[in-house]
Amino acid sequence: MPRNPPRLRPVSEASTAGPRVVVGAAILDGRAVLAAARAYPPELAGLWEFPGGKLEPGETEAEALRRECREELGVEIEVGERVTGDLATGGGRFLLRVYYAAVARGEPHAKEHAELRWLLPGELDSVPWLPGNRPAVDALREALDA
Ligand SMILES: Nc1nc2c([nH]c(=O)n2[C@H]2C[C@H](O)[C@@H](COP(=O)(O)OP(=O)(O)OP(=O)(O)O)O2)c(=O)[nH]1
Repeated sequence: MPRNPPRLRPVSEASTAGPRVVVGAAILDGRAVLAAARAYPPELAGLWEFPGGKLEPGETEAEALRRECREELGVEIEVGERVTGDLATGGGRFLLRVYYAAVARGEPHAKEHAELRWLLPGELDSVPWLPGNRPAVDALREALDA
C-alpha cells in the first residue's frame, strides 16, 4: 500500500453517468394502445407518451414499469417484449425503452397525467407524441396493422 494512496475525487454525476434509462409501457387492449398526455413539466405538458419513467437504482426494467403503472395509472400490468431498440430522447439525457404490456388488474386512471386515451393503430397520429417516441409509435403501428 502506498503511504499516501491517491484520493478518489468526487466526480459530478453528469460527467460519469451516461444517459439514464427511461422505460415506457405500450399497454395494449386488443389493437388499442394506451397513450398518456403529460401534465408537467410545462415544456412537456400536452405532449403524449407511454406511461413509465426513470429506472431507479437496483430495479429491473419490468419492475420499474410495474411500479410506474401502479403510481401513474393505478393498475397492475404484465410486461412483454420490447417494441423497439433504445431510443435517445431528452436531448441525449435519456434512453427510452418501450415494452409491450397488458393490464392484469384494475382500470387505468390518469393519476398523474392530464389525459389518457386508447388509440387504435389508425389513430396513433392523432396526438402530439414526445418527439423521441416517434420510432416506437411507428413500430407499434406496423406491428398492430400486420
Ligand atoms: N414516461 C415516459 N417518459 C418519456 C417517454 N418519452 C420520452 O421522451 N420520455 C422522457 C420524458 C421525461 O423527460 C423522461 C422521463 O421522465 P418521467 O418524468 O416520466 O420520469 P419519472 O416518472 O421517473 O419522473 P420523476 O420522478 O423524475 O419526476 O423521459 C415516454 O414514452 N414515457
